[in-house]
Amino acid sequence: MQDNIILVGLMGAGKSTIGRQLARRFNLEFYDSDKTIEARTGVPIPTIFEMEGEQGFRDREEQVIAELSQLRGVVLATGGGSILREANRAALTRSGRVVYLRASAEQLYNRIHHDKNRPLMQTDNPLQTLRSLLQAREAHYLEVADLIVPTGKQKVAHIVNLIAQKLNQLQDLPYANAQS
Ligand SMILES: Nc1ncnc2c1ncn2[C@@H]1O[C@H](COP(=O)(O)OP(=O)(O)O)[C@@H](O)[C@H]1O
Ligand SMILES: O=C(O)C1=C[C@@H](OP(=O)(O)O)[C@@H](O)[C@H](O)C1
Ligand SMILES: [Mg+2]
Repeated sequence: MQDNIILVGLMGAGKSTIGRQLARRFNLEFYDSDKTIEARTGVPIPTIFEMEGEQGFRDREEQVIAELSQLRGVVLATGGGSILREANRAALTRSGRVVYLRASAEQLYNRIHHDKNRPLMQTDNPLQTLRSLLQAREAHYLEVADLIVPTGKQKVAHIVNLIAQKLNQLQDLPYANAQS
């Protein structure tokens, strides 16, 4: 059964922002795996990285994604690294239509370089880090994607409209009544 909308893509692609709006558009509940992890631990993501390292964070992320993937009728914004684990890729593709929000490293850098809430960006050369992450992850994003949507230059409202339109074109989805 595939009635969820899952957003994947690198940091800054707009998963959290667009996911919230898509949920409103389709009258679905919105979940963000990072927000669920923060709510459960009671601390922000950077603190989890400090205290437990990236592996500790990834273990929590896998647990949360396994649970959220079981819900029905939701939009799920994932963390950018969630697709690194095979178990997450399998859970996400079973759970719903996966939308890859795609942008270049340069575009993402311009959006998020000032934001201190992404521990993986706290390097001497965040642009280079984004390039490396994109190179390492792109194949996984493409592997899980039902739909690929460029988000580097477009406005949020336009991206939301485009995703709604494309999802409505896919068969066997209960989205036909979405308001635009
Ligand atoms: N299409 C867009 N155009 C301009 N800014 C955007 C767009 N999408 C998201 N943003 C901004 O980029 C930043 C990262 O967005 P966010 O939704 O947190 O991305 P993600 O969850 O993929 O890391 C936020 O400041 C957000 O307002
Ligand atoms: O790309 C990554 O590995 C990460 C992306 C972040 O989420 P966003 O993609 O929503 O920024 C968050 O899960 C964590 O900082 C790790
Ligand atoms: Mg996010």
